[in-house]
Amino acid sequence: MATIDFGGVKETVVTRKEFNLTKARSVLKNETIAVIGYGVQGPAQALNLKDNGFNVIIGQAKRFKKDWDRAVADGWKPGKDLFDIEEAVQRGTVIQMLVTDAAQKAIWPTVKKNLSAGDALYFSHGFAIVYNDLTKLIPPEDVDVIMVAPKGSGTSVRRNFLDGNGINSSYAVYQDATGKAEKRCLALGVGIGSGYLFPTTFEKEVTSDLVGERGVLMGALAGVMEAQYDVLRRHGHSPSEAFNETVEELTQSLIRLVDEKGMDWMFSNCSATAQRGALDWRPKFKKAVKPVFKELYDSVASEKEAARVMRMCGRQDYQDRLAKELGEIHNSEMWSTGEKVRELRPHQRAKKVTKSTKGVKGRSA
Ligand SMILES: NC(=O)c1ccc[n+]([C@@H]2O[C@H](COP(=O)([O-])OP(=O)(O)OC[C@H]3O[C@@H](n4cnc5c(N)ncnc54)[C@H](O)[C@@H]3O)[C@@H](O)[C@H]2O)c1
Ligand SMILES: CC(C)(O)[C@@H](O)C(=O)O
Ligand SMILES: [Mg+2]
Ligand SMILES: [Mg+2]
Repeated sequence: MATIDFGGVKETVVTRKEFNLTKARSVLKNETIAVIGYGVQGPAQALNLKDNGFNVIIGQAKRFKKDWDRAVADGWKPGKDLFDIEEAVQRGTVIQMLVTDAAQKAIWPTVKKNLSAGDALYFSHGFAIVYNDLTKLIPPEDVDVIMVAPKGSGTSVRRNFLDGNGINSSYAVYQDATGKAEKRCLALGVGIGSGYLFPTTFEKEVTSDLVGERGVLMGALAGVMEAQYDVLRRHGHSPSEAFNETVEELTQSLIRLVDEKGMDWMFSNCSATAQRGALDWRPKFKKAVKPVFKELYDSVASEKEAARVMRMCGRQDYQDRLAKELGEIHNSEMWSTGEKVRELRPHQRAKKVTKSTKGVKGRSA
């Protein structure tokens, strides 16, 4: 454990220095990790664990053909390391519950009857356990219940692993039946390629995660972009102009500067005119959206969001409804413009950086 000062608040986190891969391998050397579900997180965590030298098998319901076929295409062999859910749970000693949150309820009876004493039940979200009034997932007392929740899409969990980086994850122990739950949890966190791991509880994780994805990370991002694009278009600006001023400049330029050294660094690298205006408008936007974030937090804390997920995502026709909603976004003028704008990006080889082109204004790098 390392104690790190985060802006004046001290937190204890686990970095790869304190818990390295060799230690993780030794903790899990006699374990079989059954990854149940081959959707987004499933493939990423399973492949990272396998590449890191752990003993991994997949449990995937065959009737979800697309997911089963993807597992086969990724090299998992039916009958060898790819099974239906029941057999994978029987063979596994760590059971990674990576089906959709709404489906945890559907698979739980099968998982439960095939668990053995001393197994570890692993989640990447607090949802199934915290909302067990909805999911009916109540683990037996003789298994460990642990969580490693990557703070990013499974796609990035895999991509960042392959390019030598990681995705930070939170971790928590809900039930320690074996006395080894925390060690197993951290070993799995390191095994899936986490950057650093920060402690949380199942409850804190599910609340912050649901707020984050409905808020800045996805819902607010999409809504704010659409609002600005619409206003620009209504005032006669072309699609190119509206899209570039709303999305393309953010993804290709400014957010990269935020990523590199924070918000003030990005501001420092824009004109005095831009800085003045953005600093003046920042509090207005904050004031305008804060009530919406408060409403969102309350909706999560009161379980309304979880109940809606269970009600909607478990429906027979849900995939069709989802495809329709995403299709509307995809086919809108704004995002069709985005597609064309991306095609027009120059794809040239990286140029050698010389001193004069490297110089960015603002504070020294
Ligand atoms: N998507 C992400 O990148 C991400 C990030 C962090 C945490 N998580 C968490 O990881 C877990 C897995 O989420 P995901 O987004 O990877 O899921 P997903 O929607 O991509 O995948 C779902 C898997 O569930 C299976 N499935 C769906 N309904 C089923 C049913 N009724 N019976 C049996 N199998 C069924 C599918 O075949 C597929 O293998 C969730 O707890 C989620 O909150 C996801
Ligand atoms: C990738 C996210 C948004 O962080 C995750 O929470 C999810 O539910 O997919
Ligand atoms: Mg989430
Ligand atoms: Mg998340």
